[in-house]
Amino acid sequence: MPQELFDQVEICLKEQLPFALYRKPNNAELIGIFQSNDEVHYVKDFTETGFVFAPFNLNDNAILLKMDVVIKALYEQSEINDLNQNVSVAYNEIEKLRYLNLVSSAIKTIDKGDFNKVVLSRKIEVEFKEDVLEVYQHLLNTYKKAFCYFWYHPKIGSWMGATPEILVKRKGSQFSTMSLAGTQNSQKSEMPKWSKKELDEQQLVTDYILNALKEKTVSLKSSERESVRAGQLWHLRTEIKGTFSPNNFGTVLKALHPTPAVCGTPLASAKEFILNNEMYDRSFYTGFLGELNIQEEVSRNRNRKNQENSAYRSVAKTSELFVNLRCMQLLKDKAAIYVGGGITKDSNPESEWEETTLKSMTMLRVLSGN
Ligand SMILES: C=C(O[C@H]1C=CC=C(C(=O)O)[C@@H]1O)C(=O)O
Repeated sequence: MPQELFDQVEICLKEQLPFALYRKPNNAELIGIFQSNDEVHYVKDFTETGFVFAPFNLNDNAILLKMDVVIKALYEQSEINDLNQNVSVAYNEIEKLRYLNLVSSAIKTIDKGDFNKVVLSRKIEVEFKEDVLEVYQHLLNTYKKAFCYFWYHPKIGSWMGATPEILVKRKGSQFSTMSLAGTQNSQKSEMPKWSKKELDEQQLVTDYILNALKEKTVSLKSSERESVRAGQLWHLRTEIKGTFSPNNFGTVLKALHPTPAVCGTPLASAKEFILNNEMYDRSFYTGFLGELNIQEEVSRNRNRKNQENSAYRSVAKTSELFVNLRCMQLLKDKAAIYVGGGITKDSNPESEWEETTLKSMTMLRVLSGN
């Protein structure tokens, strides 16, 4: 256990000072960034440096934690927790009916032609009395391939999650993003067989991203679609890479968020449906978080002409931002788990309910210590 880092977190919780503790996907390093006072800083145009925590609705402000102290430590995975352990919450008939009606009403609106896809979600509250750092360690031990974070600000709240989705990574003027959609339980088969509904749903996301970035970038290309695992779930993913003109990162970011993996297409009508019909505040769920514009030394291309005498290293701004999925908000004696799924004309309300139940297990499993 990285004692110094965890001690610092304990102090901040006691003294009510903001921090973000995180581990990047497939990485052994745990990073803690600590702000020395409890001021709330807001992002203005994404040229700032720090750790950003942005809500789904960017009309509400994105929070920026200042990196006053940064502590990095190796996190030795003491145990690897079992992903196939089944966990569940008490069956709630009223909540189920409400969600089935919401999905049916979205399908009707799609049939009317208002939009092609909308991502609907719900919040599940469960009792929570455990030690937060213990829960965070369960998370680290269970989801090696995810971005595992614990974020705290005394004036905003406390969040934890293990997200599989990169919103955008940038190094200088190069960036990469992904189109992620379609969900299957990994227990069912080794490699998933995708239905037309799932393939179409993911293609909508890819097409949307390529289209949204076309005018805002200098170059753009997408990879072959592949099946990827996130905990006990499978998703479909396409990687998209490109370059943007200098100082245009904020434009790229705003063109990407919210992607149809968390909102829908066309964006405006899907967002309006969500805000008018979900009947709860998503807050930071389906927003994004991570390192914003960190100065990093990068190696330059040795093959370029006329570089014999110049140093092969230069400094570039890097950002690594993740979509806030498979997450929960930690309240006084309960945890609120946020889950959702993409609805298209071919969706079945009952299956959509099951998909959100399945997704809730990502956080339930760490709360129960399994
Ligand atoms: C909105 C969520 O997942 C998104 C990301 C991957 C797959 C999704 C799906 O299959 O619908 C969702 O678009 C969530 O996990 O709460």
